[in-house]
Amino acid sequence: PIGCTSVSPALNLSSAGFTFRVLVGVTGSVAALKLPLLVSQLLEIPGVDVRVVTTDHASHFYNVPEVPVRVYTDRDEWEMWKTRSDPVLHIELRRWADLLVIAPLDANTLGKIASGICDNLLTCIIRAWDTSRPLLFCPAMNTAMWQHPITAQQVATLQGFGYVEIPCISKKLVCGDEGKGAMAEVSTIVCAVKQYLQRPAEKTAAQVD
Ligand SMILES: CC(C)(CO)[C@@H](O)C(=O)NCCC(=O)N/C=C\S
Repeated sequence: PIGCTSVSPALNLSSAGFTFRVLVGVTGSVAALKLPLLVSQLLEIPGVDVRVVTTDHASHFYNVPEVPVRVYTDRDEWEMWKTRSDPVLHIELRRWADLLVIAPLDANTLGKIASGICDNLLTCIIRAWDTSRPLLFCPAMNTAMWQHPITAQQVATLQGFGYVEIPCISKKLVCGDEGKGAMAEVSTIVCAVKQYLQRPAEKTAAQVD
């Protein structure tokens, strides 16, 4: 995303009386350790409200108490839905969010999204996503995984849906490999989100708080 400077004038939504609802999806790359930092920096944007949806695998990489907003899990879906009249969490969250940023997007969930697999809360939200709303994804995986030919195919598939890639970068990875696969810097991700801040589309009321 070009034009991302720390001084880029993000529309001050709070003065306009709007809140811009950012849903952060987090999956099982070790880069999920950056979740508290990413959420904290997003909360610094005036008028932005943040919620997190985590996969079970992602939860190995960060401590929920360090995340200053609600973190929804697969368990929440089944706690909330007991009988046919209960709200459906993945549908409530797709209604709630003005923008979804998946950071990090691991190889597994990349493959699920490209294939339409929806076997957890996050992939069900994505499977039901209103493609008129921005969906940004930040791939993060071992270099060998990144270099496998299926990765480029699946990234292209997501771009074909209109989703926006925030490309991975080269780093010395935690496993010792050196090369592409590291998640984009948090500042880059926050800058990219700022590009999409605008008056939220008229929405039906969501039932999540
Ligand atoms: C974790 C962090 C942010 C530290 O700088 C960086 O290494 C990264 O984004 N790694 C994600 C790639 C990955 O999932 N590697 C898994 C096996 S090597």
